[in-house]
Amino acid sequence: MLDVDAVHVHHGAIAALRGVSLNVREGEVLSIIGSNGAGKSTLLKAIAGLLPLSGGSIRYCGEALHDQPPHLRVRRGIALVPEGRGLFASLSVADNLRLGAYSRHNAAAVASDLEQVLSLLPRLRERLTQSAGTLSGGEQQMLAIGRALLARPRLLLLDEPSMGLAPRLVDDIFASIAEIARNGVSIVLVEQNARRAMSLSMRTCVLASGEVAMQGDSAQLRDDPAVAAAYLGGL
Ligand SMILES: Nc1ncnc2c1ncn2[C@@H]1O[C@H](COP(=O)(O)OP(=O)(O)OP(=O)(O)O)[C@@H](O)[C@H]1O
Repeated sequence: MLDVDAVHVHHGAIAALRGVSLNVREGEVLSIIGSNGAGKSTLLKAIAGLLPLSGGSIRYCGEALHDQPPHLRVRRGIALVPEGRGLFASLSVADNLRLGAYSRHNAAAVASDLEQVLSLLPRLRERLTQSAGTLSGGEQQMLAIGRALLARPRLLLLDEPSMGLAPRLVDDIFASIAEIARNGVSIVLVEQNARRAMSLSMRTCVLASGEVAMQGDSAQLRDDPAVAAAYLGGL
């Protein structure tokens, strides 16, 4: 579904991605793990079209993406839930959700998807009129995911969804992600919580200093002593 081929991305003079190649298959969850500054967020932003490539290519469903602006990528089914969530704090939960569907014109389909999102993330239903800025961290993360789902993605890019959340909320978020994956949405999951991410995903890609250090079956990588020592706090 997604082919990232020898991608380079620079932030000014800093080479944040240096020849990264990976792919995401239809319906799978791919975890991206790696230390701070490895290039994980940069990779998601490049896929979403928020950062230009300085080399390589990204293909989605067989077509090159690199000339397409972010809003066209959203229309084609790619949705990003950014680190820090990017919510509109003074707008209500309902309005933030509606913004996720801004490019869609079939009101009945949007209403039915909204109902589905509220069933998946029931805490949001109780808080529809509350302003997003007054939600707890976990609820804000759920809102950010719900808003992305209203774009009806086929490929969901999640940047550190468990960041800053209490353990119980981390459980809730991971359960919601697993449910989204069961509904057939492909997911690229960037996570510091590598162990949890790897137990949810079939495959994992390890980034280090802007390059793919390892990639493969999540269960096998989890048992690899080098991965365990570097990213999982030992076995
Ligand atoms: N806007 C920017 N301007 C300059 N350098 C940047 C910018 N954004 C990222 N970088 C640099 O690019 C590299 C990759 O950053 P990136 O945020 O992609 O890493 P990451 O793996 O997501 O890290 P973290 O886990 O800390 O979020 C880092 O060296 C970072 O300092």
